[in-house]
Amino acid sequence: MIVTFTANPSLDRTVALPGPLERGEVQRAVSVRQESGGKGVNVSRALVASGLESLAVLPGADSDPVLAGLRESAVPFVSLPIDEPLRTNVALTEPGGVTTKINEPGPALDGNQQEALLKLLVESSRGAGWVVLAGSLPPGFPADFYATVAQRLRSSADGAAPRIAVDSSGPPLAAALTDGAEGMPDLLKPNAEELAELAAAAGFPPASGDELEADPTAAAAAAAAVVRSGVGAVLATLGSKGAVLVTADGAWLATHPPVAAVSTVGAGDSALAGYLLAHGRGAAPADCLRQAVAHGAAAASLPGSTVPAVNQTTPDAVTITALRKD
Ligand SMILES: Nc1ncnc2c1ncn2[C@@H]1O[C@H](COP(=O)(O)OP(=O)(O)O)[C@@H](O)[C@H]1O
Ligand SMILES: O=P(O)(O)OC[C@H]1O[C@](O)(COP(=O)(O)O)[C@@H](O)[C@@H]1O
Repeated sequence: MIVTFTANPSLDRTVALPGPLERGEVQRAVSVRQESGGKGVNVSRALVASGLESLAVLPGADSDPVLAGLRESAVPFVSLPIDEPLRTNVALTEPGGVTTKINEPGPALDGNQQEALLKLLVESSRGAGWVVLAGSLPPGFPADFYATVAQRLRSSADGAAPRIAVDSSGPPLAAALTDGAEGMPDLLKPNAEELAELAAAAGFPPASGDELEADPTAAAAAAAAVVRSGVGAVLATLGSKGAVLVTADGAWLATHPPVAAVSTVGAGDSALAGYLLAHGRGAAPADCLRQAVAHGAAAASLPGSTVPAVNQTTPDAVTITALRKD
């Protein structure tokens, strides 16, 4: 069972434009769609779509459209009731898949609500194989919240502690790398930009996200610097260039033939779900990476925040190359 934690869920509203985004102009939308979103929510949606067991943990009023959407798509969840509505994130997609996103900050949660959410997560995670801590933190949260959650999950586990995956950005991602092993993630899922930030903090020579995305060998070296700081594995997604996986034992690149991208919203979350799905089947690291990229490519070819089921993915089309990581 895979538990996901989304402190800052969103109603994802995707507006399809008839042509390129024109700043400062009035444009008419071709179509609009809405889905329950947020990184952990998307991972749960993708796992459930493939018949896996997943539980999403999130805040939200019972009547909130994000929770209604989860009920409608039969995604199991537990929620901490809050008074404020959850946020709406807007994605503008252009023909060809170029996606512009505007993410709201989300409702602030006070210290008591944060503690209640943490307790709910710890209780819901008993016996879980993985806990995925994903997305931004709403206003009011300390940046090191994910490290605190990891420590609590490990110290309160009855038997084997769950593995912990983190997919975030900015200060909460940087603070997920802790001094003590108790708070360290087993898996990190940065995109190229996030990898650049993480690697710089781990002492890797400065490189931009664009540079790392264009050069998978450099991305693997950057991810290796992060692994040396104590993270179990880094799955770094590189947009249309695929993804690299670096563990203590090796480094691999996976690429998928080009797809007609429609909306890249949820591609990273789907990639993480693909990795976890294959991991749960006992696949070798390179095959977990293969399924991650197959899921990511399928998600990019689907509209809005739609996540693929495994039977919509093409892992056999993915090419795996072993890389040096130093
Ligand atoms: N334009 C694209 N064409 C094909 N696959 C894509 C495209 N964009 C994303 N992907 C797939 O989705 C995965 C995650 O995308 P990425 O943009 O790196 O993550 P994030 O959504 O977290 O920023 C990639 O590893 C790749 O498999
Ligand atoms: O919490 P953040 O960083 O604002 O991100 C939330 C947004 O990211 C998403 O989870 C999509 O993420 P990816 O495109 O990285 O897979 C959306 O569903 C959501 O609107």
